[in-house]
Amino acid sequence: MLYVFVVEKLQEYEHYIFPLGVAIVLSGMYEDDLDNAEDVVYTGQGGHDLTGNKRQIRDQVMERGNLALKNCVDQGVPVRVVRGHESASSYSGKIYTYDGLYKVVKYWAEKGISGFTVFKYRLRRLEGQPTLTTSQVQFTYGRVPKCPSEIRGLVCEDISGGQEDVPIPATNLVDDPPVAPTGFTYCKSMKVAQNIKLPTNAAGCDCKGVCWDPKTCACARLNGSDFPYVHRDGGRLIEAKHIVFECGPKCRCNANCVNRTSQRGLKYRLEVFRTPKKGWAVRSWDFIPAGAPVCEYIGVLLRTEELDNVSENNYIFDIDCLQTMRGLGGRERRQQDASLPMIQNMDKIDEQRPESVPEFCIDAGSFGNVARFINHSCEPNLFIQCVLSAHQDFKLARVMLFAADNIPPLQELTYDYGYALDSVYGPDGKLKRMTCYCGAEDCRKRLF
Ligand SMILES: C[S@@+](CC[C@H](N)C(=O)[O-])C[C@H]1O[C@@H](n2cnc3c(N)ncnc32)[C@H](O)[C@@H]1O
Repeated sequence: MLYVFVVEKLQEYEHYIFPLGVAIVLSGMYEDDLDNAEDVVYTGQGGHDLTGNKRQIRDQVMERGNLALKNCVDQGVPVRVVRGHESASSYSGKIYTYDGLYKVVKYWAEKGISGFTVFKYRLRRLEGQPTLTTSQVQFTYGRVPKCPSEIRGLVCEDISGGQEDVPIPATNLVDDPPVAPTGFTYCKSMKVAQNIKLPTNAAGCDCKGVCWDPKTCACARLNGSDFPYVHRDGGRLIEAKHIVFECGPKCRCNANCVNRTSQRGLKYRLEVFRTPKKGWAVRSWDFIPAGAPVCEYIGVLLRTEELDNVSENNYIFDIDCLQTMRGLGGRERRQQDASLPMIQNMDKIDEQRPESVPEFCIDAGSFGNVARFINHSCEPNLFIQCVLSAHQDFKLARVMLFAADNIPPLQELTYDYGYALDSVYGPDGKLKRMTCYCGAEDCRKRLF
């Protein structure tokens, strides 16, 4: 449905060509509509069967609402987008969300699914607006798919090919034709470069069953005589630390010990989905509570000096626990978050900080897990935590991603990549810049 602006006489509008579109309501009325939240292909009005079965029965004409949206394209006027969602609990059978201003980028005519001419309008959501609530509304009203055949835009049922306990579907409602993520091999555990010898495993603790007494557990003592996790929800990190020491292969406790929380693999239903501007991204169909482990950053463990084509590889993660602890914008903001209290001992960490670049990194370019698809945000909902669970060499720590806040279903999962601006150079020695499309209110506008 399209609302058309008809106030033609007001002086402030005298330079505009009328009619002009003001707002559209997306309610799934047209069989040719494509709604991917931030990016919409809207079908013009007219020519459809008024019985409500969404079928086109004649050609559309460039008049009224269609003309109004064309005038929006020609004159750069954005429109408001309201979405209707089916809801059995609402007396009207629908609820509506106001989803903000969208630019009407272009329009064209084409033969629709039923063979009649329809006008199409590509709308893109303007940046700098609050995060969309639409996907959460869909979840609340039971729109999270229950099986693969219900997933819109499914391009791969499980990118892990059965390796993870929980399948990871990939969806693509952006590309035409839709493509699946390619160019890498999924692996759920780290591959270690041949010239790296992992340190021997630490002696561990002597606790029987599960560790419970932080005064006697040798691993808890490494964490300042406390366990870093609470039992709730299968283990949640109490606070961000410079390193978390977990129980490992030589400890006598069993697999249910809370101090092995990050070692249990994926437990949330994650989806890799295509975005209009950031490539692939990751979201969860389940609610994730603050402090819960989401996934580990997996790839090939390499010496940093041996990396080829660093500036062309978007999937390198430097293992730099000290940097990870400091100065991430998102992390500083989270210090006010009661669920993740203040980071301690920052001075000690600064004293230890080596000046050189990190010795080791994880390259998820060719081999990697779901973490390689997680994008950067200047206002992230995940944070990086270095974890040691076998040996105790922090230069080779595991890189874990934990929830920084309670994360509602279908919200994109992001962390702060932590680049300093003007710190990345190309092979030609020239400074490289990358625009940030995270859409956060305080976005730094560049990744680096
Ligand atoms: C580790 S990959 C993340 C997954 C990636 N989007 C993909 O399609 O595979 C990092 C790359 O994603 C893109 N990216 C991540 N966050 C972004 C952001 N906030 N804005 C723009 N591009 C982003 C950049 O190309 C970056 O180099």
